Amino acid sequence: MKITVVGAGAVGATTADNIIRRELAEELVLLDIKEGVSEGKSLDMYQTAALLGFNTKPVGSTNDYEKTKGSDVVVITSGIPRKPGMTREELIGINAGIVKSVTENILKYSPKAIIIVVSNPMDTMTYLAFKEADIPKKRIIGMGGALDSARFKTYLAMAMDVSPSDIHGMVIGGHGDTTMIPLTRLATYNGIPVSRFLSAEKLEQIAADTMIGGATLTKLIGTSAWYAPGAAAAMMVESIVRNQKRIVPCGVYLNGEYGQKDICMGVPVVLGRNGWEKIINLRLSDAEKAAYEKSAEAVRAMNGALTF
Ligand SMILES: NC(=O)c1ccc[n+]([C@@H]2O[C@H](COP(=O)([O-])OP(=O)(O)OC[C@H]3O[C@@H](n4cnc5c(N)ncnc54)[C@H](O)[C@@H]3O)[C@@H](O)[C@H]2O)c1
Ligand SMILES: O=C(O)C[C@H](O)C(=O)O
Repeated sequence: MKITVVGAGAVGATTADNIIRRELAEELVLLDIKEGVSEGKSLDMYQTAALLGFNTKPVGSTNDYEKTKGSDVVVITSGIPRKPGMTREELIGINAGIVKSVTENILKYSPKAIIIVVSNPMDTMTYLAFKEADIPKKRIIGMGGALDSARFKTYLAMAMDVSPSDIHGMVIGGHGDTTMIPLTRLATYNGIPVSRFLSAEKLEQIAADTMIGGATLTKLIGTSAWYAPGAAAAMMVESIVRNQKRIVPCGVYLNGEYGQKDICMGVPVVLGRNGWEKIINLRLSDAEKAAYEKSAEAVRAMNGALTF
């Protein structure tokens, strides 16, 4: 198994670190355009192998795609992050060009790769990669819902003073401050509805906090987050390479599912060795359906800004 992470910045390096520590491949290639950075970070990470005891080898590459040849899974994190006060959508001007060229270069050397798109605005970047790649839709997957769901579960766990790993819940829809849909109605504490433990007002607050989870961290840090994003991307890679068939909300190309066509947006999918293998069709309430429709309108408007 060979995995490539494009972009050796905060999210890319954290994703790579999570992947090698969990030995998800024999080789992990980290590629960036900045001279020497991916080589330096790879060497630094490899020096943790003697301390932590893993055998995956990280290899750095300054924009040399030959080194990525034959990758099974590629995670695209290249692109600029937002600064406090910005929306993810404002990144489209620069990131669209980056994601387009990276997708082309990756597929030249790894035509069979499963591609996970992280760069923002993620739903639109996933759609762009899908249109550019011209590969089966099951091999293009946007990372957003995995992270948003982790934030949702964490906020619920904090409010209930319980372990986040005992909380189950999903966030679907777009990966934007106003387009996310935390599915509070379906969230549970080990199978028990969270509404048994928290008031309706508290649950509404948690859903609102989840939606602006990325903006909150950007304000605190001065740039966007990377620990949970890197862990979320690595969790998706793990479900794919180990064929775990985990259900994860991911940005995928919809062709009628959830009432949407020709758009990439967050829905729960089964992640396995072939990419996203199946969309799970949730029975949404009328309010949730309306929220999904509204979210799709916003994502579609953003896609309209793309020039192919
Ligand atoms: N989908 C999500 O949930 C999620 C979560 C966090 C961050 N992000 C997004 O991920 C992206 C990266 O965030 P970050 O914090 O790692 O930023 P960063 O600035 O730390 O790293 C980005 C890296 O991309 C590299 N890069 C730029 N153009 C490139 C190219 N053509 N080829 C290869 N590498 C290139 C840069 O040199 C830099 O090292 C941003 O767009 C951010 O908004 C998405
Ligand atoms: O908030 C951002 O801009 C980065 C990312 O999408 C996140 O949710 O952390």
